[in-house]
Amino acid sequence: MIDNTESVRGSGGYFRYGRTGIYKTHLFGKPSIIICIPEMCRRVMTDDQHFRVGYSTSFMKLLGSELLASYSPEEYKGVRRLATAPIVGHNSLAEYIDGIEDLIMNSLDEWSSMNHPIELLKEITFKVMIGIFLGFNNNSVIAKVGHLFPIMSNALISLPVNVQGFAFHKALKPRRKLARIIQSIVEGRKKTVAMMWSVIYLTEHPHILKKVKEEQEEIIQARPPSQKGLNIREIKQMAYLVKVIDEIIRITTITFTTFREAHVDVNINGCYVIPEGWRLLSWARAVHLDPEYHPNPQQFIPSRWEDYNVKVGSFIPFGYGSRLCPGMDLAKLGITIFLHYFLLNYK
Ligand code: HEM
Repeated sequence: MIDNTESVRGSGGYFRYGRTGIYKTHLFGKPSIIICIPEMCRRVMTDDQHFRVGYSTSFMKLLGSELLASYSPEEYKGVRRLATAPIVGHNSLAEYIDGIEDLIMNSLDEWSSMNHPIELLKEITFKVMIGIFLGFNNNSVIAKVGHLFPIMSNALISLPVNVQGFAFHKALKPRRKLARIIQSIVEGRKKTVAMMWSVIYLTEHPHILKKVKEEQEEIIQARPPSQKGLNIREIKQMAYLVKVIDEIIRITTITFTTFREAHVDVNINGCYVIPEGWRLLSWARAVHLDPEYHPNPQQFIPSRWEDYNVKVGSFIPFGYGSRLCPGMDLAKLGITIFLHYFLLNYK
């Protein structure tokens, strides 16, 4: 049945503007299916009995296959609960507001005093992750492992060649040092990208920027004079900013796809048989930019999120099912705090 699908090369023009369907391709050295149908994306991301995570070999080896693939779905639930406890739930996150706030305010302060272009934002995310997992103000840890981070990032997208001189080989040692937090740090970089896009989209849409600023100013004005800094109650009041962030995340879709692999032949909806060993890519970017699910998908319209009934599986920036991004709320919290201070105090 798979033979009836269209073959495509790469992920360029076809998917950029959204197109419902499924497509056969050959990506990352394996026969793969690109899925641009919400119901099917949802099925693939929730059916842990038939599909397992299917990242590239370098990715699996460097992140530790034990983290990703070798547990049964049931065992993995427990492991994941333990590993992600520090970043899941409002109570846990409320504890980090002060730490994240300090980091963001200090960084913004420092950057504003520089008179040359800077690589905005990159290091904030790294410091936030180190702060959460190893303690805030932990400058000695940052000094010890900071330089290892670019080595790991490059290696994740390299060929898995364990020979001197190759990116993969260089990353094997750092991997041991960073093992516990590496995936979160790598994932956390996406938050940085989202922050950068927020600044760009808001600058390009002054009427939306004005509305966000007004909301933030109202929150500050209602605050008792004795209160210093943001608290979780205020963050929950930022109804318009939440919509702006969702819209930025939809339109940019930083994680453009998720990776699964069929470990037996699987029949989907009685229509397609996915052969064992094939990769399945739930192509979030195509779904998010498909006019069938998001009218005028290329336009930045935060107000679409007012009473917006999105079809199941058609808004999947953080994945779906048992592998749903555990950093989702933390990422949104970081972007919120950053935008709050950036928009109120800087140009
Ligand atoms: C805008 C920012 C982010 C985006 C768009 C994003 C997106 C995603 C997506 C789509 C997945 C699912 C992958 C899959 O189903 O295979 C995922 C998994 C994951 N994310 Fe994020 N993420 C972000 C930020 C973060 C942050 C800040 C952290 C850490 C604190 C984090 C930690 C993780 C981890 C550990 C996983 C693996 C979960 C598992 O396999 O069970 N992410 N992320």
